Amino acid sequence: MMTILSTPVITGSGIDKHYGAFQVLHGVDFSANKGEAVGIVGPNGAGKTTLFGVLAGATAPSAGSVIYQGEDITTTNAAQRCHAGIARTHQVPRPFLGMTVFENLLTAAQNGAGLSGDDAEKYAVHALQQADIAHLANRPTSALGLLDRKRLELARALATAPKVLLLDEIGGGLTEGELHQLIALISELKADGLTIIWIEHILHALLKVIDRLVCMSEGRVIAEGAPSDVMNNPDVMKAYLGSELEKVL
Ligand SMILES: Nc1ncnc2c1ncn2[C@@H]1O[C@H](COP(=O)(O)OP(=O)(O)OP(=O)(O)O)[C@@H](O)[C@H]1O
Repeated sequence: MMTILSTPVITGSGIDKHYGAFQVLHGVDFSANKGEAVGIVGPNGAGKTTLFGVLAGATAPSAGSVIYQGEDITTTNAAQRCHAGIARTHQVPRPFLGMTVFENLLTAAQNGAGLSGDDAEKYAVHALQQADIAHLANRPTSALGLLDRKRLELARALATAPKVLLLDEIGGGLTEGELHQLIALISELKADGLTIIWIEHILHALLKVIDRLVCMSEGRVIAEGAPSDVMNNPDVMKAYLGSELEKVL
């Protein structure tokens, strides 16, 4: 029987973001429930990554609040949020190129989760296994191909022992076969109970994992709900008019 999961683990309410006179987010309300996988789509420049920045603490909102596990964390920074269990991956993977794969994960466990000694090592080893890159542990990061860099980016987030995982276009640039492997990894993380929020332009990948879909356009949430309802929403189709994604909606 399917369990109904309805406890919000993270909520952004009334989020505005201005860069000078340019308003990028307009009163965005967003939340993800414990154990839920939420997809975020929207045309380029819709404000998706900016919303991630606000949730992860890298971007201060101009207005609004972020609540995590019942606590107002709006004024905390990215390091504090990572420590508390909010981890993110970036569109362009950002490993430390001078380190091996394992050293990258150890650094993530130490700096991100504030662990040391055996504990840090344990989390780093677990992340290696979760992201299926144990065989690459001693490989220099600079020698990795794109799929393995993406897996490492995922593993770096996992090494911080997150409760909420923010994935920013992690599927981009992969072949269909590679994408398939990545989807399997993310599905396993979801099955383990992790809350996943995933920005992705590759809709068919997203649909294999998510419970709920949110569509943003021009800094606003224009539709959310069951993926098929959102994809058939007239406002969503209008927002994508003429774009590549229009073909798959
Ligand atoms: N630091 C900044 N200063 C000024 N404008 C910014 C800044 N960061 C983002 N923007 C602008 O905010 C808007 C939203 O950008 P954002 O990256 O959040 O969109 P997105 O939906 O993630 O787009 P994409 O799908 O292309 O990644 C864009 O017009 C972008 O140029």
